[in-house]
Amino acid sequence: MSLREHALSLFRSAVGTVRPAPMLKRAVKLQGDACPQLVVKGRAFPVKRNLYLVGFGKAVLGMAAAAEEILGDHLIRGIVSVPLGIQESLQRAGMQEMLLKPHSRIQVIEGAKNNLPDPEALRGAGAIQELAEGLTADDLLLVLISGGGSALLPAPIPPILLEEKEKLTKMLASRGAAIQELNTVRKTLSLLKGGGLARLAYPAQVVSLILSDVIGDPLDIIASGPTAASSHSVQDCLQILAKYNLLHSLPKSVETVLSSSPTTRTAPEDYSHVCNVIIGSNTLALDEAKRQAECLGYVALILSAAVCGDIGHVAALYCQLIRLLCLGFAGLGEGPLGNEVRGNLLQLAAELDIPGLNLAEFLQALRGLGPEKPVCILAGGETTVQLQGTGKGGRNQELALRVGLGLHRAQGAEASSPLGRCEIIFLSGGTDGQDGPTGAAGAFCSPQLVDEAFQEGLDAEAFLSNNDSYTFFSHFQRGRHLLVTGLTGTNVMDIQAVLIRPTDRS
Ligand SMILES: Nc1ncnc2c1ncn2[C@@H]1O[C@H](COP(=O)(O)OP(=O)(O)OP(=O)(O)O)[C@@H](O)[C@H]1O
Ligand SMILES: O=C(O)[C@H](O)CO
Repeated sequence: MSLREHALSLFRSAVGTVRPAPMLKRAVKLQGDACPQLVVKGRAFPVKRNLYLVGFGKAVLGMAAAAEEILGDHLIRGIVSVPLGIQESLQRAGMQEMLLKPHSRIQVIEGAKNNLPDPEALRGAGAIQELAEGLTADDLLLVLISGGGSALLPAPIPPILLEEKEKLTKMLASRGAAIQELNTVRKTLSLLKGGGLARLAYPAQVVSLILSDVIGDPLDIIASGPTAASSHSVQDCLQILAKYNLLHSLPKSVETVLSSSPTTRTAPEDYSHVCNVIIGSNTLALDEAKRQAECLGYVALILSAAVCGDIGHVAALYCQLIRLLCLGFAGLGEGPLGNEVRGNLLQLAAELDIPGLNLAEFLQALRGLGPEKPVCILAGGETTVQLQGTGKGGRNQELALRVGLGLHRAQGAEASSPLGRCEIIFLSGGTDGQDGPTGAAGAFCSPQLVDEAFQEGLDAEAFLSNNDSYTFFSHFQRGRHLLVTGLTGTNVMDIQAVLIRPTDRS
């Protein structure tokens, strides 16, 4: 098998492990005939045809289908709010297992076109609110949550109108607010976010199964934490609005809501009726890819599940890491060049400030690698692209193109570069199967990419400066380096893999 085939198989196994059905089946079990219990990650909840289900997010339809199969007749009724057109596109993609059966007890409401709240999503949120409010202490509410849940569960606090809230979140997003900031504001202005759904469902028991699409898996930020105690106050919201210069242009209704909320943190509310469980995350996907890489004979290491920050810096980090690995294979890792590259890496990591990354420790682990086995480095997260051009692309394809260009430059700059003595593949892909507004999930690159493209008359640098990575990869070798998976029905951000082996062993 080629390195490319290996990389593809690692990506597929990573995504496979966070697909709705296997994920649900791992997390939830119905046990016992006489006294049935729902067992969720070791905690048991008695059930007696008293189960209700609600869900919101891009991956929730498949989760609901898997949940209904597990729960059987114990499920009384459910409502899920999912993206517009998802049933048709899953149908077209032949992913029947992600669709509900014809006589399902779960009602599907599609809305939030282009990931923006709309009247249909508002209707879905209203129906979910009504279901939650009607529950009693004998009921159990299963809540399915995934990325995209914020837009699919809009419930602005009156008198705020949906359009006003949408305009505010759009403005925050366009001014560069991070998801943590965006969702802190959303929570403050919503009836259901920031723990609101869990409060309304009381006294019913609430069990939330969460697929994380946020770095660090923060319960109160993923889909704006409708079943998690919020760690933010109105004061935090005001600070964010001030930071993005929006305090003085707020609609009257938003001012009314903000001024009538307590500005200091109130006494923590009781969430003892709630059990929040992360059932899928980038970490889980990376762990599976690592297992698979080891089966394929690699020494596999996970760099981080929280790679974030400017895409140019992240690309530079991968290029330096690849240089260091090649120097190691050439027995030059401890020389002056090795020290220089390690210094560059530490500098880049300090600038990127990746949460929880101890790069010094990681570099120490690399030092212990022998030259006998091929190496696989895995990482995940979500980079940031500042769009400047008008081309078509996505974070992952752009990252692959940038890494390809960086490796090409490094090779050109060094006489007898150690890069030339290794076979190298870099892959970056979105686990949802769609990278930006393109038909691909991501792309592969190697140090030869730029030269080979040049022979076909394609100038990689020119495509990059127009953010046109998809057009580049579509033309280059007729799209052979594109990662095309189709929609996967799940989403735990992006995954990167670096695979390296010395050329003489290939
Ligand atoms: N031409 C382009 N080149 C590079 N990146 C792009 C381009 N156009 C859009 N993007 C990036 O694609 C991302 C939006 O794509 P997408 O809809 O996949 O969002 P997402 O953040 O991945 O959502 P989700 O969390 O649902 O996967 C943004 O990060 C945006 O900067
Ligand atoms: O829905 C949202 O808020 C984002 O996808 C983060 O979870």
